[in-house]
Amino acid sequence: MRDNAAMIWNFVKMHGAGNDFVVLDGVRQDIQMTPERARALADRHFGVGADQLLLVEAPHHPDADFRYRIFNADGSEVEHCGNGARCFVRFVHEQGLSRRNPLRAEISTGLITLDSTDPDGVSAEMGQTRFGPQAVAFDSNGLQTAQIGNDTVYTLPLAGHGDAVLSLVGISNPHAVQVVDDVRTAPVAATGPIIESHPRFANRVNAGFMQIVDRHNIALRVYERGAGETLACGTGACAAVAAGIRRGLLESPVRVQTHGGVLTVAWDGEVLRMSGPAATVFSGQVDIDALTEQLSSKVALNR
Ligand SMILES: N[C@H](CCC[C@H](N)C(=O)O)C(=O)O
Repeated sequence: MRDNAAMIWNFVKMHGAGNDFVVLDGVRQDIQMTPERARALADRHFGVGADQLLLVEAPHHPDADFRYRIFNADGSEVEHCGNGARCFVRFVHEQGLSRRNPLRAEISTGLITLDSTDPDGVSAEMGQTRFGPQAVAFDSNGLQTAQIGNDTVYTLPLAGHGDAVLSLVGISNPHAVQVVDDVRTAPVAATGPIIESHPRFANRVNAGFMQIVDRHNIALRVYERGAGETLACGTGACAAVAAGIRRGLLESPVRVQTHGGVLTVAWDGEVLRMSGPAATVFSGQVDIDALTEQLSSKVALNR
């Protein structure tokens, strides 16, 4: 039985190039997020609907302005979200949580710097960029590898769907990026889920499908860990550009065309910067326990 005091959460619905979020102020509200509550908020029929939930909290790190937590639609808490970071800084300013710009946000692996004065919308220094199996908790044992430019790629058999030749990139969160001839015909729906949940990825992975248009332009689709294919993936754009530069196929800066809009990524081998849009759609309130209870009545009859 629920006690009488309903737990009402204020939220703002936002998106960055169509990658959409429910953003919650955990500074002025007592937000105790759980996987069940995240799934309920993200549900596009029983809840508000989103690819990810973003939670703004007071920082632990002395040099950070805020702590930035990210939950996928499946309820999993993850390390980073690039499109979300741009919405985060827009949210903090619009909600009057701080007027500071640039802002320093604490994520699970350290600090990122966000600047909302960028002419493209919002720019973010994306933190660490690492490469190879260790960067994405991948078991490469026994797999065929090859060297393309400065990148080592791994050939992953996909059980009846051919092989995927993968660059492995960590942008705090894990990415497996492959080059395809045409993103419009890339087997995202068929092979994205196989790669995302492949047992060789101990923590699952975001699966990127990148088409090289020219040395400064790509088109990109990403089947995201814990969310499925999204209209854009910020960390996925960063991972694809870094992989393309290491493979000798791209030069910084790179314009990344996604379903939902254009992101710009610059990488000098050290600092990775991304810029792009961040939009506020609407705000609202939810009775979070009622929402979570309703979702428990959802039954998947097609599996
Ligand atoms: N699905 C990602 C988190 C969201 C990343 C994406 N929405 C972005 O803009 O970077 C993961 O599980 O690592």
